[in-house]
Amino acid sequence: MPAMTSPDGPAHGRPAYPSFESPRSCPPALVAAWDRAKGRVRDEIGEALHDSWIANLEIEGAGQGVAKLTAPTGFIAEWVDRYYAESLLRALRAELPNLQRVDLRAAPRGAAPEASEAPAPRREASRPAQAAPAVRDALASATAARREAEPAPAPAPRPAEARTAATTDPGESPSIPLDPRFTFDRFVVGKPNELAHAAARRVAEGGDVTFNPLFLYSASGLGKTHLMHAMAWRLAESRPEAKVVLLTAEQFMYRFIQALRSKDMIGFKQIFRSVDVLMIDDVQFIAGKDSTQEEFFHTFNALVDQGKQVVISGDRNPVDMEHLEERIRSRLQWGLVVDLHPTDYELRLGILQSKLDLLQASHPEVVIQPRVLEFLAHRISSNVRVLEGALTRLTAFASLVGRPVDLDMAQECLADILRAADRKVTVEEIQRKVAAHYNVRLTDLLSPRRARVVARPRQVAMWLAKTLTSKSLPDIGRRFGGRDHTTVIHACKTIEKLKETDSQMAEDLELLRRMLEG
Ligand SMILES: Nc1ncnc2c1ncn2[C@@H]1O[C@H](COP(=O)(O)OP(=O)(O)OP(=O)(O)O)[C@@H](O)[C@H]1O
Repeated sequence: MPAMTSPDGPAHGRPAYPSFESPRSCPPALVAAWDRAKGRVRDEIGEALHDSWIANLEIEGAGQGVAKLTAPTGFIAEWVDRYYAESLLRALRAELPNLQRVDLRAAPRGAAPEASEAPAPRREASRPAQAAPAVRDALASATAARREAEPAPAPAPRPAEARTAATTDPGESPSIPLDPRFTFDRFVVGKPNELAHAAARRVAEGGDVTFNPLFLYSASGLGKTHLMHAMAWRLAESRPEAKVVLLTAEQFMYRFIQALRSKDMIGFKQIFRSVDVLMIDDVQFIAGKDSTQEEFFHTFNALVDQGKQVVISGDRNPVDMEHLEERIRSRLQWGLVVDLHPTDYELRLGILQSKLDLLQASHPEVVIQPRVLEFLAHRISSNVRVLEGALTRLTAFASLVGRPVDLDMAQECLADILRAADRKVTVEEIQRKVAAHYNVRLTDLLSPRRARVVARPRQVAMWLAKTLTSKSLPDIGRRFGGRDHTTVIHACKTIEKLKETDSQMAEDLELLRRMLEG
């Protein structure tokens, strides 16, 4: 098991970062450094593995050459220690140059962040964390078996590696690499997504342009990007001569800015206006970005006028994209607008089964009892990405322990994911917590009062509602004493700015977020 220790031996002098005791007082600068370190680990190991193992680790403090991290469960602490210790140390040392060691422990079970934190027994990096009983037993026998049979199991596919494998046009094209996992074959169809799937297939099979543009929308993690990639893969077969460009709206914007900087707008227009199929993912990103919107509008019109296919995805119906220019909004509705509905139980179970079958093709040792899949399909209903993350973790666990994963093990192993899935933050809860935190009355928070002592907490609460719930801006406005959505936008912008410039505000927001998310 890798010990999280610097190869350079102990450093001398004071650490170049603040030390502190509890997560509550974790300075925003350290939290930001930790976020950047996690970003580095994500680049190294890929998004899926990062989301399964690293994303939920929290930094508690740093000082004396040691960074203290907590994992939501003992199993995660054990796994991270075994497989990602060196990556973590490397990534953190880029932020904290004097760092010698990472100290990882399991967070105390069931401890809410706002409760006073009695420090849990700290583990040495080289000793296993305290796992819950079913997991601990399984790990104990696995550890014994592993002594005889290193190397360790291969946990899950690494999308970051896979992604480099294929691209529609690696030359001049601005297209992003296509993800080999995102094909029609691997897209499970059920009632909630059958229309979107059928429309995507129709466009990708070639032939006459029927829906132009095709606009796909849904909440996060329901398969829009998967469908866009699947279309690009299929178009490469059905119309190999066609120039297909798929990129995110953010990448479109960066290309546009680059072209402006290098004074090469002609080159930019030539590239984007000569494509046969243009696919833009996450179009909501350019809403409110005036010149990018403008350029997007012209590109869009030029292509549609030439009879070229345009496919766009977004997080909501174009009608509801408040910051998108009116003329763009209405043009986006000219073709077919189709949404992917939230998944139902059958679809979730189908997706889990299909992903597990795929994994078992390369890892036949992975056995997960069918009841476990049913349990997951029941409990995790919001986002397929979260469901996949749970399965990735379970398959890693199954391949480590070498025996079928049953319900007990699954529940312990996924305790944090299940807790988060159960937890739905409400606007009312946010209002109550914010009022208590700033010591103002709830009725004042919802009243027309504009005095700063009330107005600022109100803005904080609006920002939290926008960040932590899926409520629309008008809905949030209504819940704050019938305010207009422009007031909510103004509040969010103000708090975003303060978050960058006012460390007390950044700390308040972080604390409130932790309290609310549990
Ligand atoms: N019907 C499905 N069949 C198989 N996999 C699916 C399905 N729906 C979603 N997924 C998987 O869920 C994960 C998230 O999907 P995807 O990235 O396409 O979501 P999205 O709607 O684009 O999310 P976001 O809005 O956050 O970008 C992907 O790994 C994808 O393969």
